[in-house]
Amino acid sequence: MMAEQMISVSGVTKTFTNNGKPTNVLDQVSFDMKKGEIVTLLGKSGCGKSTLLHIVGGFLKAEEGTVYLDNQLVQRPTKKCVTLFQQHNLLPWRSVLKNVGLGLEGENIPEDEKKVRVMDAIKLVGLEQYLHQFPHELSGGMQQRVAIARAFAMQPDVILMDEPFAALDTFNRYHLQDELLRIQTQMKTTILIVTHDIDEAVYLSDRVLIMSSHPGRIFKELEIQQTKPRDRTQGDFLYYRKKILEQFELSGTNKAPEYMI
Ligand SMILES: Nc1ncnc2c1ncn2[C@@H]1O[C@H](COP(=O)(O)OP(=O)(O)OP(=O)(O)O)[C@@H](O)[C@H]1O
Repeated sequence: MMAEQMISVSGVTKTFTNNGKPTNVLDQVSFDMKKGEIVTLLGKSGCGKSTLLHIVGGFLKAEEGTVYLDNQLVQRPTKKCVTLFQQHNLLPWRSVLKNVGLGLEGENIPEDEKKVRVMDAIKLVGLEQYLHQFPHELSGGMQQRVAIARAFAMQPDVILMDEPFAALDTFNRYHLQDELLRIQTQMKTTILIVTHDIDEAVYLSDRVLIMSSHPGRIFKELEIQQTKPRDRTQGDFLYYRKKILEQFELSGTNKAPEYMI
């Protein structure tokens, strides 16, 4: 494995048994991620994206194959790799400040440094006016920002995101995507994102890994060579969108389109 690789997934296979019937959800999935790269796993509902993310995060074991994080075999979740779930899991009885500090509790870091890290992360997501508010007093977008701040405050090597902006309206989603790119540029975090939003994949990723279903496999890799930030209305952006839509036979020129991804 090359030294600059942050994640290396090799030959991952996973089977679930439902009502005694085994289903091969992931079949021989392999990919690598370089340090500081943003990669998305894009695929239809049920193709195994979340399962793959949980295996990469060490929450779930594969029957076959390996995952290496910074040259170490992943066997359980570690603080080097933080997972941001769609349901952001904020603690309702804790303020913004205390929620963002959650991941640093029990860490062997001086209290002063913890405070600086937490405040820096809160400033990065623009919530410094809301330090003492509680989750129920915030909008969905603001709650998701708290979760993002909590992840970055831990300064992990890798952040795994499972459909991080799916529950937000378009305006909030676009806004948070920009914030994520801005923070990632600053922190150089390696980020793996699961999504079924083609626009999101093209906007955020250095590479898009397109998955097929039953069993889940990566059948196409697309490098997005445009510089960031990207213009969603510009020709190159639409070119990549079209390329992806064609992979799913959704470009409108196919005889048998599938409407759900
Ligand atoms: N714990 C489990 N036990 C049994 N089957 C499971 C389990 N987790 C997932 N599956 C099945 O594995 C398949 C892949 O699920 P997964 O959640 O990984 O898909 P996904 O691509 O993330 O879908 P979505 O975009 O809808 O979240 C599905 O058919 C699902 O029913």
